[in-house]
Amino acid sequence: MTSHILVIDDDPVQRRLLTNMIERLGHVAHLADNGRSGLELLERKGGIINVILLDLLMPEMNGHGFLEALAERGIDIPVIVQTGQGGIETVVQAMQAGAFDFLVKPVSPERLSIAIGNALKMASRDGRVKTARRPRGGAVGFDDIVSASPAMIRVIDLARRAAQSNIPVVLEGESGVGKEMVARAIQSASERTNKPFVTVNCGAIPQNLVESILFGHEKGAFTGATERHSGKFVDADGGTLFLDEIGDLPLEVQVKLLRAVQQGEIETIGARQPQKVNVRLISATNKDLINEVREGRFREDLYYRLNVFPITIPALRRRKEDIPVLVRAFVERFAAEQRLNQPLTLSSGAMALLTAYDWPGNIRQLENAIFRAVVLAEGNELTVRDFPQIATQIPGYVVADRSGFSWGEAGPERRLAAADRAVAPRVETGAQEKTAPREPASDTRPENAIASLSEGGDVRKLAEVEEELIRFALKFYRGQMSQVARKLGIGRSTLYRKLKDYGIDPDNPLRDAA
Ligand SMILES: Nc1ncnc2c1ncn2[C@@H]1O[C@H](COP(=O)(O)OP(=O)(O)OP(=O)(O)O)[C@@H](O)[C@H]1O
Repeated sequence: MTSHILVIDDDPVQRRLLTNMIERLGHVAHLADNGRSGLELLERKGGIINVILLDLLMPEMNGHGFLEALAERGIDIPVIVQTGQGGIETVVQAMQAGAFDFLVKPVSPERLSIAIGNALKMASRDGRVKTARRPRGGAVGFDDIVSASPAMIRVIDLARRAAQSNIPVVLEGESGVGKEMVARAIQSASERTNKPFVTVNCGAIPQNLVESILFGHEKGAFTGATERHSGKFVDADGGTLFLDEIGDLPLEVQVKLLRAVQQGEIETIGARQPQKVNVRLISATNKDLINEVREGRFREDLYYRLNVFPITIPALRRRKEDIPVLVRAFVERFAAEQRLNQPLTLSSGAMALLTAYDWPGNIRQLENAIFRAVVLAEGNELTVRDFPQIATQIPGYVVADRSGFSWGEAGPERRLAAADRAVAPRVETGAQEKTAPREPASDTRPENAIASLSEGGDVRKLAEVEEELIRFALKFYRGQMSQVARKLGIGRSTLYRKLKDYGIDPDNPLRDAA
């Protein structure tokens, strides 16, 4: 089927090369020389474009600016970014900003064909592309919050207690940790369960509109106020108002919010009388609010009013025990949503990879990574190969896609590995680091196995294998000594002794201690 691909690149030679490849694949290329003209073209022809191929370094509006503009406009066309060699950091940022895939220049026709094919496959499934987020609006209860870590169980326990009363709650945590989910669960478990749950993202509304959006305005209250508007407080009357990114609220609006919290009444812009409202407030922030108070950006009196019951939701990297249960829950959910004919499982190597990764975008990023993998899955088992963007970011993993390109911590490299022997998480010792990366011992070796035979074919020395395992565990658990000792089944003092014996630097397990 012919698809329409928008190429955004400032280099005319690159545009011509890509156009040739795209046309040879049977698609139609549309061209723009920077982000801004790309956006204009989308405004004119947006409906027909299926995939966007985006260069990151361009004058006027660069690739990142373009991705932001797409997100602001809610445009959901899959974007494949291109970058020069060594630009892996920039690619990582682009992936976090919502890009679907990436290509390293010079782009080969095979890689381009695979990336476009995957993007089209994603776009055609349910018409949903980049986001795996559940449509908002459905009831979310505590039972929907997947968790196994003691930290998260404490969060749920606190939140359940908060649900017993109308006490104002502040949920603190990085973006994507599940603050809104917990807020919704509190509402569902409270006596307001059948009442409205209204969300306002204070950081996403233009400053001059925040007051009117929260408290409403009368017709004619200011230029442009051609209709009466009720405001979110009134919309949430009887229910819960979820104020996301509360730290971004302008100081003038904070005064009005304080009054609403203290007196239970709001001042609609242009109204003569204040109006009584009955709203339960749950606020969320990814900033350190007390620091905002110290810096004079957040009112202290409001802080104490809102922060009666603070709950901190830790970042996913601080509660790794949650990763396997979340992964299984998402695989199951998306496999069911995609109506796959057979059950989908996950290899132990893939689980190790997903657990080792730090997930800067937290559960939202994990959810999206699994969604992407499930949609693109070809067999009935997800392996490390289904998470190339994650593997590139973990030292020690080398992933080859089906066209034979490999990705490792040093960036892309052409490898001779057969396509189906694509994944080789490398367990490196200090000595191996100085030599070329090792290939897996055999095609059948499990993805995260440690070799039992030496290159000469003899059984390896126990001490060597032990050293390798300790180095791997230190890297895997990011140097958390007590966890490493526990998982290896030895005491901390034994672990320290072994580190000394093997000359391992715990902060940098792949290097020898100085
Ligand atoms: N424990 C969990 N179990 C299952 N899904 C979860 C969990 N935590 C978060 N999610 C899912 O992760 C996504 C992000 O969660 P949510 O929107 O609640 O995060 P947030 O902290 O409010 O993010 P932001 O600050 O960016 O608004 C949602 O799709 C949510 O359903």
